[in-house]
Amino acid sequence: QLRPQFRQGCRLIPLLAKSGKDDVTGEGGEKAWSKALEESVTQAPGSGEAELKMKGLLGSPTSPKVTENQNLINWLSSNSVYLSDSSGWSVAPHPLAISTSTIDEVTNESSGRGLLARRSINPGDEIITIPLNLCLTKSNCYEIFESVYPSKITPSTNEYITIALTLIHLKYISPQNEFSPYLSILPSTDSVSPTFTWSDSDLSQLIGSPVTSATTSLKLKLQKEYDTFVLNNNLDVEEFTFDRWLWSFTILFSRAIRLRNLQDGESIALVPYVDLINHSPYSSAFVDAREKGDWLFKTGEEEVILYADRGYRKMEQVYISYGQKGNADLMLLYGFALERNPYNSVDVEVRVSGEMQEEKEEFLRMVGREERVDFQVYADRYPVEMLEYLRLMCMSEEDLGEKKLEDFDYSRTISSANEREALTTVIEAVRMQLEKYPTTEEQDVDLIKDKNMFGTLSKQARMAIRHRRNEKRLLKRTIAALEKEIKKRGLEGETRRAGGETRGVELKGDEEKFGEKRGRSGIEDRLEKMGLPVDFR
Ligand SMILES: C[S@@+](CC[C@H](N)C(=O)[O-])C[C@H]1O[C@@H](n2cnc3c(N)ncnc32)[C@H](O)[C@@H]1O
Repeated sequence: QLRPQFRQGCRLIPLLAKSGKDDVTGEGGEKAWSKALEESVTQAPGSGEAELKMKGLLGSPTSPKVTENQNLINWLSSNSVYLSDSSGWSVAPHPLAISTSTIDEVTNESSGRGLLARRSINPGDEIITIPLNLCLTKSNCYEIFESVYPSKITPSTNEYITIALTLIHLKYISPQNEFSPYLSILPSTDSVSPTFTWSDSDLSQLIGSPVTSATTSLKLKLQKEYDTFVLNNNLDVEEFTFDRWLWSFTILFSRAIRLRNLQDGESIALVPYVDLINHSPYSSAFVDAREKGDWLFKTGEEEVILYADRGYRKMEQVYISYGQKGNADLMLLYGFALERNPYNSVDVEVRVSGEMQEEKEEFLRMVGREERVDFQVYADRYPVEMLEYLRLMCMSEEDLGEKKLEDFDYSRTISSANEREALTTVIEAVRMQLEKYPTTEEQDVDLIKDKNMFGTLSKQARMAIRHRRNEKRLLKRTIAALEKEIKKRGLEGETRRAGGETRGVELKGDEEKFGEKRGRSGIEDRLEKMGLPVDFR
């Protein structure tokens, strides 16, 4: 009776069978997982925790990581977080366990600690609640920092800077503090390894990829903020070193959560335990903040809650989504990339020169657009804004007739010839992007296939090679999809122009056009929203 249910709930076994990765060993490795999962259908269920321990999923009891996990659990429990495996007075047993080591099932790279279901979880369950006073937010960090270093920052200092400085103080300068069980489980810069902490030689493996310019700009930005808040502020540089500064931003970028429903407005926060949850782009589990207590009796204190997005079977890893992020963003801020990422995109620079250049530039200025634009290109779509921009840039005198540029609606096909030119321009822009890489996709594939050699490379080099290979693959797919679209819509060799007709034309298959989705704002916009405006150019 159990078997069909098991097959349905477990996504790991079929994936393993497909990728043939049955030789993967190690704590939390795929072999351990599949073995444990196989066993879970034949054995009578025991106490969740003991069973996970027995199967080695929680790490060896003597490992320092297990001790750190236990210290964290003890600290949270002594601060009234219910983490017990058994039911309490009107409280359900806590459904999670910390795995000391999780592994990406496709690349076999470590994904650090993670959270596992130690019993089945139902969709919508409140998985865990953490009191806000155990989290590091701008407001409690400001209080801590101000009490030790008066007047070095103000209440209006950026929230990232406030928490970053306080993290350095708590971790390195005054480590005997109430947050120490939490600070001990925070990973090192090296084990997270976001690209802004890479050496120039590691970064050189990413030449051609838009990640390099994003990384360089973020590095410069962090250096500038360090100069302002540490050097010019006369903080002790022996204590507030640049390496520690990079570590604290590594921690913040990779695990701070934005809490939107706080009484004092929204804030980023480091939320102990909840921040042990790894990313899956397919998860819709979510974190929220609310006032503690029931509808009748509110305590005035706040807490952070993690809700389950779906049912989880015992021993499955529980995920959350860090947002609709492509691999470039994940590498820059979180130090990992996913082989299967529906949000993966490559920034492609589009610039057109030709007929009526000045009028077009003037028109772009009028509508608040720039002359040179980076667009995010996905494997199966590109932003409609890109097509609108290119329709304008490919306007000819013959399209215009007696009309002016502003008389046309660029969200519609202007003319067959204009559309052909616009799509061909995207193909050219994508080809130009492909030429920026010093190696070909085939050369990268050969490096990855040579497993012995590939395994000897640094984690950064392996990530870089996989990433540039994936970007090239995505760009090539875009070219193939656009060429298909030109054919399907009958645009090949088209020379018909609008001749002043502003209503646009409807082409074959226009209703199911490639590129329907709107593009999202780029990483620049996102960093700007975080109060860290960066100009990647
Ligand atoms: C919020 S923390 C999650 C807990 C973390 N694994 C740990 O050991 O503390 C985010 C970090 O976990 C790792 N991570 C999360 N999801 C991942 C994934 N799907 N693949 C690889 N690494 C992942 C990355 O190092 C990322 O910077």
